[in-house]
Amino acid sequence: MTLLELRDVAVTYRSAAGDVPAVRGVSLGLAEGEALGVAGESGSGKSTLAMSLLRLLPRDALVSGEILLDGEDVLTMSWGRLRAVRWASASLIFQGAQHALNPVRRIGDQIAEPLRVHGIATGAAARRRTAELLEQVGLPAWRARSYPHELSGGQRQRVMIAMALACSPRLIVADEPTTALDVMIQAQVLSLIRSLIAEHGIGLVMISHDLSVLAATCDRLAVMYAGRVVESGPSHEVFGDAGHPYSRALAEAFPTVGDPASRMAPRGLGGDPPDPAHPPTGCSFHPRCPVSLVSCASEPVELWPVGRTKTGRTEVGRAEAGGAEAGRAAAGRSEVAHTAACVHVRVHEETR
Ligand SMILES: Nc1ncnc2c1ncn2[C@@H]1O[C@H](COP(=O)(O)OP(=O)(O)OP(=O)(O)O)[C@@H](O)[C@H]1O
Repeated sequence: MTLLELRDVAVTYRSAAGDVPAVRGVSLGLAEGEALGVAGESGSGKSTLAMSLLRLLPRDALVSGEILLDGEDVLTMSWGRLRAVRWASASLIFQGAQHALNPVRRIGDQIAEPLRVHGIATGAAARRRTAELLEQVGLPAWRARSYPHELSGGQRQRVMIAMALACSPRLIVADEPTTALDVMIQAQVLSLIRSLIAEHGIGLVMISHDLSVLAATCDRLAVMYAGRVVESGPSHEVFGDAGHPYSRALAEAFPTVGDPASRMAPRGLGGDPPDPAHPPTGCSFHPRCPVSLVSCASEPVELWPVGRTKTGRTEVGRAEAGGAEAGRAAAGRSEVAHTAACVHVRVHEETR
C-alpha cells in the first residue's frame, strides 16, 4: 500500500537576489515499509525536498504540487493536524541532529518529550517506553539519566533515532543521518536504521550525497540534479547499471560500501553543479555530460514514465530530452546502450 506520494512537487525560495527554484516538478512514491534513497550533489534540492515532506520549509518558500501521506495532503492540512502528524505519523532525523539535543536536559527526558506532547505516555509509562527505545537503538536503559555531553557522537545519533521512533511513526525522513560520524560508526548507525525500519515496517526516505551509502541501505533510489529527479528505480539498477549519465558519474564518484578495491579509484565528477537560480537551458546536465550534443542545450524537458511502484502504479518524473540523440552519437555503442546512456530517465519495470 502507498504510504507517501509526491505529485509534481516544486519549491521556490524567495531571496533578495531573486527566486531560487530548488525543487522542480518531483513525483515519487513510497510503499509501506519501503526505503527510498534520494541522492544528489550539494545544492541539488535534496534537503529542500526532505523538509517539504513535513512542511518544515521557511514560511516564505513557495511550494506547489501534492505530498500525500496516507492519502492526506501535507501541504494543505491545518496546523493542528500537521502538529499531530509530525512525530506521530512521520518524524525526521536531520543532518548533524546529535548537536540538536538540549545540553542541560537528561537524555531520558528528551526522548520522553514527544511521548508527552502527543499524549502517548507520561510518568512511569513514559520511563518504561524510553528504556525500551534506548535498548532498541543499542544503548543501555541507564543512559536515560545521562546528559548529551556524556555520550559520543554515534551514541547521540542513536538517541536521535530513538526520539524519531518514540511515537511509532509510519515514515522516517533521514537527512544525511550519518554525515558527521566516522566511517565505522556510520556503518553501525546505517545498519541500525536498516534493521529498525525492517523490524517495525517503517517507510524511510533517506537523503545523502553518497549513492553507495544509499544503495546499501535503501530498496529504491532517486537521483536529483538541479532540483529534478533525473532517474529512479531499484537500488541495484540505479547504482549498478545507471541509465542517466549523471547517476553513473555519481555512482563512480564514491567507493562501493564493502568493496575495498573501489576505494582506490573513486572518479570525481567534472565541473560544478549548476546555480539553481540560473539552471542551464535544455538538459540541466548538458554542460557536464560526457555524451552531450549541441542540441542538448536547447531541447525541452518532457514528462517521462520512470518507474512502477510495488503496487504497480506508474511514477512520473521528468526526462530531459536530447539525451537520446546524444546517445546515438556515442561511438561504438549498441542502440540499447545508447538509449540506456542517454534517455535521461530510464524506464524501470519493477516486477517485485
Ligand atoms: N532558505 C533558503 N533561501 C534561499 N535559498 C535556499 C534556502 N535554502 C536552500 N536554498 C538554496 O536551494 C538550493 C537547494 O538547496 P538544498 O539545501 O535543498 O540542497 P541539497 O541538495 O540538500 O544540498 P546540501 O547537500 O548542500 O544540503 C541551493 O541552491 C540552496 O542554496
